[in-house]
Amino acid sequence: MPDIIIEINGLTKTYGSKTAVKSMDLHIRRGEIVGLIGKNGAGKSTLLKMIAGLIHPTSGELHFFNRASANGQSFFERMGVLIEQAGLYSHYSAFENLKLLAIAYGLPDANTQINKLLKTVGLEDIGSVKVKSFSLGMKQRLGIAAALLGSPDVLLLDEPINGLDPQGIVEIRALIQELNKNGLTILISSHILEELSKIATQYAIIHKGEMVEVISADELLHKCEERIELKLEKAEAAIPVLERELKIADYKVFDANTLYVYDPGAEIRQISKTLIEHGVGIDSIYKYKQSLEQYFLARTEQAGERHA
Ligand SMILES: Nc1ncnc2c1ncn2[C@@H]1O[C@H](COP(=O)(O)OP(=O)(O)OP(=O)(O)O)[C@@H](O)[C@H]1O
Repeated sequence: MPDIIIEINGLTKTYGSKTAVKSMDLHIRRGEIVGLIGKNGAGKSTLLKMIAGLIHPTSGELHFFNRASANGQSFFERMGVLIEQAGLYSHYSAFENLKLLAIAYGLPDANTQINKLLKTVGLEDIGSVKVKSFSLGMKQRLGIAAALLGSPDVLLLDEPINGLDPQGIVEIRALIQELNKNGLTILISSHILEELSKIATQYAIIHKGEMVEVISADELLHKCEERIELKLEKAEAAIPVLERELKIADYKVFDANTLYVYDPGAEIRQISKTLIEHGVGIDSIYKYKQSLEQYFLARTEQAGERHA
């Protein structure tokens, strides 16, 4: 498969009788920002920890760069991880924290890289200040710098904007986009879709340990676009009228009685008049716009019904 950097097939993690992650599939392409979205307890951290090699899957397969996980040890070294809070020493400076980590990683001559990383995360002027005086946002940025030591290809971030103030959120978001522009593939989890919506190129919707849907940002935007919803006696009967008479090509038959029209030029009055003229019975017709949050809720509710 072209450009797949991580391939996850049937990944499962159980703790006793509790299944935290159930047979998940996810294929991540190089250069994507994948947003893992799910409520608290959905299984996001467990999935990230398995990808990071911090916990072992109960079953399933993880392939990195098209190599099986059995050979993947070196891959874990090419992955930067910030799960929960970074383990920082508050009585040491930002530079010293990174230096200690670099030594632990076997990178003794990392001073140049550390200075570059401090600049990348916007801490270059306060590299010598003790971490105990840092705000949460500054600590998160230092945590990201720590995850970037050793120049990984993939960065895993578990709820990196949790608890940050609006300014901190903007800074982390800008940093993530900048890192991605420079070629880094990023997996980022959140329970707030709106926060991911500004940066993710792909979404993986997780609910009660299951992968409900993997959808590109473009597809999601399309689904959340304004549309005209038609409740009809028979949706099929409207198709020739839409296509031939109204020249509408962008529509979708949702079920036997429901049809969505996405065409931005389409007008309710014109559609209803033309359908009636051609003998198509209309029960209702209205404009509808779904927010990202509504879409996410609808998908997880559907998944919840399947569980019930
Ligand atoms: N070590 C563990 N032992 C037992 N159960 C666990 C363990 N780790 C996670 N779980 C359970 O697995 C489920 C998924 O947890 P996980 O932390 O992956 O969810 P999450 O989506 O990251 O949510 P949150 O944002 O609240 O951390 C939860 O029900 C959690 O209680």
